[in-house]
Amino acid sequence: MIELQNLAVILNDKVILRALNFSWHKGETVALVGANGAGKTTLLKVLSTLIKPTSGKLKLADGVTSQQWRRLFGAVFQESFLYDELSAQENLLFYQQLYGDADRRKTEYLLQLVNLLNVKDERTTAFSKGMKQRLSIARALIHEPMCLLLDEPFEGLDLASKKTIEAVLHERKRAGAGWILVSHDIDDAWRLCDRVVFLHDGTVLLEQPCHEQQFASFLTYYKKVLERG
Ligand SMILES: Nc1ncnc2c1ncn2[C@@H]1O[C@H](COP(=O)(O)OP(=O)(O)OP(=O)(O)O)[C@@H](O)[C@H]1O
Repeated sequence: MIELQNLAVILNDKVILRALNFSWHKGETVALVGANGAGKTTLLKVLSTLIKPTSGKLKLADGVTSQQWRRLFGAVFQESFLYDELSAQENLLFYQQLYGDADRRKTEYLLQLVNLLNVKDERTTAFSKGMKQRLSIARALIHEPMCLLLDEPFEGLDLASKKTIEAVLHERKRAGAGWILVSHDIDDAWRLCDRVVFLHDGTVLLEQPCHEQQFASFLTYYKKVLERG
């Protein structure tokens, strides 16, 4: 569905991504792992067309145009992109209208899905980090994307919020959608994804299916590379 070939990203004279090859196919669940500064967020931003590659190719398959691709993914980055002066539901309605939709039943369904229906009319100013993150997930789902781009969606969340988000992901997978998940937690990566892509120094060091039998050996290798720096 989307493929990056021999990609490089240079920002402010710094090489962030280099000789990078990556692909995502419909329904796939992929984990991006690697040390701080490896280039995971930058890669997500390239996939979401927020950053233009300096060189290399971004290819879309099945006749999908870049404009169509922008409607096919939903992104959850570190910034929440929520409006504090609006209520939870108003936030969702705002984003829904950008997609030419105004169906309140859909926003209520999503609020229920992320366990926020009981606070739908409250302003998000007073929301906890977990509540904001759950609302960000609902925001990203408003146009029923087939691919979720998730930048450490569980960071700093308690177990209940994490479980809620995981349940949403499983629901999306049942509906045929997939995701690309940036995570520092190899347990999460393995549990939630079909394939893991290990980024190091701006390029793909290793890529493999998340088979249960290979978890321990991958973890040992991962830790060794991170310790070496
Ligand atoms: N606009 C920019 N100009 C210069 N350097 C940048 C810019 N944006 C990111 N970087 C650098 O690029 C490198 C990769 O950043 P990126 O955020 O993609 O890494 P990451 O793997 O997501 O890291 P983390 O796990 O810490 O979130 C970092 O060294 C970062 O400081």
